[in-house]
Amino acid sequence: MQILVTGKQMKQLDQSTIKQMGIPSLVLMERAAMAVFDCLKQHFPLKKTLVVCGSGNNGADGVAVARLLHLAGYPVDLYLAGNHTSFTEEMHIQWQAAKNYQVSIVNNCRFSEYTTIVDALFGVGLSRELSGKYQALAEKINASGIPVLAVDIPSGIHAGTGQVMGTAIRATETVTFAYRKLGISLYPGSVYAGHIQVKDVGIYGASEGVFSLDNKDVSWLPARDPAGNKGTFGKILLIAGSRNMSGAAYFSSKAALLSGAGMVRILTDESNRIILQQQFPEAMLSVYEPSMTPDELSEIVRKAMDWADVVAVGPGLSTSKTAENLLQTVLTFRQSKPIVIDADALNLLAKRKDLQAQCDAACILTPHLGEMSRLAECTISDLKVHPQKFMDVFYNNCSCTLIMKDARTWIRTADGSFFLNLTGNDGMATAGSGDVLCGVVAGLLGQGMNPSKAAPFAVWLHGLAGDQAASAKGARSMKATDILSGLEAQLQKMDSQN
Ligand SMILES: NC(=O)C1=CN([C@@H]2O[C@H](COP(=O)(O)OP(=O)(O)OC[C@H]3O[C@@H](n4cnc5c(N)ncnc54)[C@H](O)[C@@H]3O)[C@@H](O)[C@H]2O)[C@@H](O)CC1
Ligand SMILES: Nc1ncnc2c1ncn2[C@@H]1O[C@H](COP(=O)(O)OP(=O)(O)O)[C@@H](O)[C@H]1O
Ligand SMILES: [K+]
Repeated sequence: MQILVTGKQMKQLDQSTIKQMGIPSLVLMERAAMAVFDCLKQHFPLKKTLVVCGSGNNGADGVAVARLLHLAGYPVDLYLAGNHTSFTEEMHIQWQAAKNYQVSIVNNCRFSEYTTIVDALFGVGLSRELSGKYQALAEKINASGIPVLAVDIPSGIHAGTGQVMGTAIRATETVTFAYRKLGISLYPGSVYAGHIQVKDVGIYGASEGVFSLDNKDVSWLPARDPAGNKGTFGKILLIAGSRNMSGAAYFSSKAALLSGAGMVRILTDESNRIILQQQFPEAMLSVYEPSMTPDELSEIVRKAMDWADVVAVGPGLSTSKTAENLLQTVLTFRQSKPIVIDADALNLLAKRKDLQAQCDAACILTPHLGEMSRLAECTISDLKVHPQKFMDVFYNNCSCTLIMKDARTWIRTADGSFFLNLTGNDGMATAGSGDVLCGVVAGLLGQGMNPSKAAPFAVWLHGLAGDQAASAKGARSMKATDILSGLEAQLQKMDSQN
């Protein structure tokens, strides 16, 4: 697991390393510059490099990089875009050292001369939009087509939100220090950052921030009991599908089984019976007729719930009165069983504050931004700009585990921790992809994972499955079926690693 930090959090970590731990700022900076220098040597054409610097410590990193290049015999020009009057203490020292070593300093840059540009204009200290000469410079760099290495973060990207502050430099590669910044993890910042390397410069101890799973977290996958039987790996009830909507029931239930659940039962509209039995013979079926009375419907749901260890409700369910009765029965008779609430069940929940109040930490809600905006009664742009704030506010009404799906999916666990998922790709914006996620969450819960782990792990795994599908079929053409295949392949790989 890695921690993603905002600019403010990173500055506090810098300061505590310098002041409380007693590591001089210039030591950290030299390590930062050496990490950039290593990356330049490995990945960039160094026939002639231009290092563009601001007046702050990001600029000071850049000046140190120019010195290292120069001393190693690589042709380099240093261009100061900031003002001497606003130099930080470290920048004064770096600037003087560069002059002492006679690093070439230019007052104009003729971009055609350079094979690589180092962007050290602004780092986590960016406090306002780029304007004037900074904006013009960023635009020229972007127009030049020359490969760019960004120091810590591409200049112009907000380190906390990933938003472009007026204009931003587009990097080929970003070498970021100590912790990955949230701003280069979110869109559009992550696109501006290009390929990202996180380098240890001697700053440790982050405890606050947003968590993100990485390859080491494969160990979260519950071990299989060699003596287990289909009952021990979880009985999952999917209440899904409606007339003319059998696909969502298929994708979610298939994903639950592929994720390792022992048994899957689909509770759906009678009209889906034949197609689902043919498509997915491993699943058991319970059906209802739309003409049934609420009591008859409730009886069928309660019987199926008695059987299940985990219930998932919503994919393709519609928002009919029947669907509302199904959801109400689930939440009323859940007996503290874990419940995944997805898709149409979320739209129904948005209208029913009384049902929201019945949710607790064992309920996992999986809204995309449209569904979340209805649940939290805010706009999609509110959610994009202040995701954590609105997820926190929603928790006051509905104390659930929350998966807010987007190109970068946020997860808020019931203890208030946040996760941001970094796997997945735009090919996953395809019908049925969310249904697959719903099934993965349910399948993992059925194998005994608690919701605080199942939610972030399922999202991470689902993204990896999507990445596998994109490499097999291409992001443009991949479909939910390919994500199911990717899921099988990823789980096989994980089991072989564990
Ligand atoms: N010792 C340290 O504190 C370390 C700092 N490091 C580097 O230092 C960076 C942070 O340095 P700073 O805090 O000095 O901040 P920055 O160098 O990121 O930028 C701050 C400076 O830019 C000005 N500024 C901000 N937005 C502007 C805008 N839109 N237009 C014009 N001027 C603007 C500010 O007034 C300030 O002078 C990190 O990103 C990292 O690169 C690393 O070397 C690691 C160690
Ligand atoms: N650009 C993207 N990058 C990564 N993941 C994406 C992207 N677009 C969509 N996804 C993922 O695909 C899934 C889509 O879910 P959803 O919108 O519920 O689709 P559906 O209802 O069609 O199944 C979510 O898990 C979402 O995070
Ligand atoms: K930068």
